[in-house]
Amino acid sequence: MSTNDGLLCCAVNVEWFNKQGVVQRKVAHKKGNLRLIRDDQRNIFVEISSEKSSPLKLPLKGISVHKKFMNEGKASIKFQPLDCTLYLSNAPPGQLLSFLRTMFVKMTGEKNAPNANTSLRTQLLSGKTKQFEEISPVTNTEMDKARAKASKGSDTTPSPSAVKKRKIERDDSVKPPAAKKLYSSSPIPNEPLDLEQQEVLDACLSGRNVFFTGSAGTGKSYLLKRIIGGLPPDVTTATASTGVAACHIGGITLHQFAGIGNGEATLERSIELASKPPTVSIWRKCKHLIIDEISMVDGEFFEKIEQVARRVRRNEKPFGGIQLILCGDFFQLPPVTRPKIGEKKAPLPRFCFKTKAWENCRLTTFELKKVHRQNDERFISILNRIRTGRVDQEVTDALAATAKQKIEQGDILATMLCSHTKDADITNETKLKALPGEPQVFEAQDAVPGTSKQLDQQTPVPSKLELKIGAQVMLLKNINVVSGLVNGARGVVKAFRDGLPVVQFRNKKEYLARHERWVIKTANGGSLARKQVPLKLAWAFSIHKSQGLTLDCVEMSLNRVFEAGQAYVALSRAQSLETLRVLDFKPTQVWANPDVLQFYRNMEQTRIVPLGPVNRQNVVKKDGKKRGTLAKSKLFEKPLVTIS
Ligand SMILES: Nc1ncnc2c1ncn2[C@@H]1O[C@H](COP(=O)(O)OP(=O)(O)OP(=O)(O)O)[C@@H](O)[C@H]1O
Ligand SMILES: [Mg+2]
Repeated sequence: MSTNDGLLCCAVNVEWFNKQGVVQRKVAHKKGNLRLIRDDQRNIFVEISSEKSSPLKLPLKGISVHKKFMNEGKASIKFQPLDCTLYLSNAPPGQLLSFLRTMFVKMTGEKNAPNANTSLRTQLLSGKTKQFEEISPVTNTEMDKARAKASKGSDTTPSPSAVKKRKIERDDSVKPPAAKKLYSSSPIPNEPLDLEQQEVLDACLSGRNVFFTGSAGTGKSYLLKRIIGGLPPDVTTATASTGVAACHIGGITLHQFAGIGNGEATLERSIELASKPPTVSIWRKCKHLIIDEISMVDGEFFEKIEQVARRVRRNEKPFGGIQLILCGDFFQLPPVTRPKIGEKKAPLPRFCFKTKAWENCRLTTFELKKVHRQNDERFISILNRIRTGRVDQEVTDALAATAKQKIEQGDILATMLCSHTKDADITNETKLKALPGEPQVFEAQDAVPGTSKQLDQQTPVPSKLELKIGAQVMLLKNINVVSGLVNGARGVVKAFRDGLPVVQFRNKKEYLARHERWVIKTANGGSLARKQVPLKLAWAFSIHKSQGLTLDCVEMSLNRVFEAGQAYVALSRAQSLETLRVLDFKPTQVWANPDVLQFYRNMEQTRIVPLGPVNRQNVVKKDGKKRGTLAKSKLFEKPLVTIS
């Protein structure tokens, strides 16, 4: 935990009520600073200050915290003895979580502090001038103590009076220390970032335009969630090129955000479309635009939205002055192109990095090197060679040797990755049909009628799921990370209990799949929800749908791959050579796009360097030019095999 966890900057409102519940006094700061401090009696206060007013200190005693919308940057703290409530909004969700956690941890510790029971009145009457100091960072011991207390609080069966009280409160209000949500299952990952990831996060939070890349499994999407958690939600838009990738980071597709249809209209028409409400206000409000899986964004579309942004925002800076945070690996899947009206063949994809708009954005570029998905250095090295199309004898031998290996455990089969979506669908249908009995059908419950198509595209869960005993399935949500019930874990349906499927996973854990909820954002700031059992058939997937996934046991035939990077995406889903089976491997199935190779070569040579304070990892070369983290990569040491 960093020393800044007791600080928070966000919109602040404080309201004092009279006995009738009518607001008596109000304080509002659009940009308020909150600080956790303690006095010489060891009482904890939250101090609220802004540029314009003198600081206000509220003692953290007799409080209840409402944190249901913490992930949207909102929370409130009710100070019962003072009849006042502090409302926080537009807070970077990650910082808000850390702030509240620090507050709870420190308050948990204070229960036993020597002066904790001295009444406020006694202290006020003591006549001494108070000394305040900033709260110290949370120690591991304090954290463990608070965590233990929080989990104890929620595991025990509540007494009838507690249940009654809970009913009265009815919302998500909590009193410390029952703050389990703050220590577990947050959608914002809280494992420590590695140094490279931290450097990217710092650059993003300092307001630069950033592009960060890295091979599969270097934690790009993981880091992106942290970046999103560090930015004020009201002015941040998280997008991705595909619906599934957008859902993964809790965002919307870039097309939805842009509001210019499929992007094929002329520039003038696109500007017209984007100038209509509510799109226009969305464009004007946005200060930070995040795009994941940037490799699949079509260059023409990227260029168009850059121009639209300038015109709609009436600001001639690149992207109308919006901070851009782009993430992806151009060695993975390229943009999907469709034939234009009247033409048979789809045009060749044009990558964003080839556009003038990309150049104008003056992106600070980073390449993450540490792979988190795989541990085996040999496999990582093989994958890195495949990424750049370098298939030497060692790579061929290693992959060919997997063809006959048994990777299945028990009844759980490997998932077959197919180059064509149709093949994957047919495989799943045929295998399900071949199982005895009638299928059990699970229909998704969509909150808003008529949104099923959009939810199909943007969530990983199907609207209609047919299952039988013996069906191979994949889990689509993190249910319990410690027990291995994570997104991407695969299992087999063993039974149906109370009308719900019981799934056994590779680690032998059994799980009764109850309905879960997926929420996607809509372009105008609303949301759509779907409830469904968190499973999908997993005998086979298309390689395109597997982008971004980690698979524990995977099989593939790469005979019919048709895109540069397709074989790399498929192979890099595996966690190890031991859990991978490649049928009929041939070196010709692997190639890198020459434009991409050139782009990464240039990137090596002309790294764009941060402008602000020198980062830890920056080094100054002999020629006086600074470089980012990645001094010299080994990517291009050997001759490259490219087949275009
Ligand atoms: N700092 C970290 N600490 C622990 N685990 C991490 C860290 N960074 C990433 N991971 C884990 O590594 C795995 C791969 O991460 P992620 O999916 O974000 O990679 P990626 O670069 O987006 O890959 P792809 O290019 O295939 O989409 C995930 O299981 C993630 O939880
Ligand atoms: Mg990813």
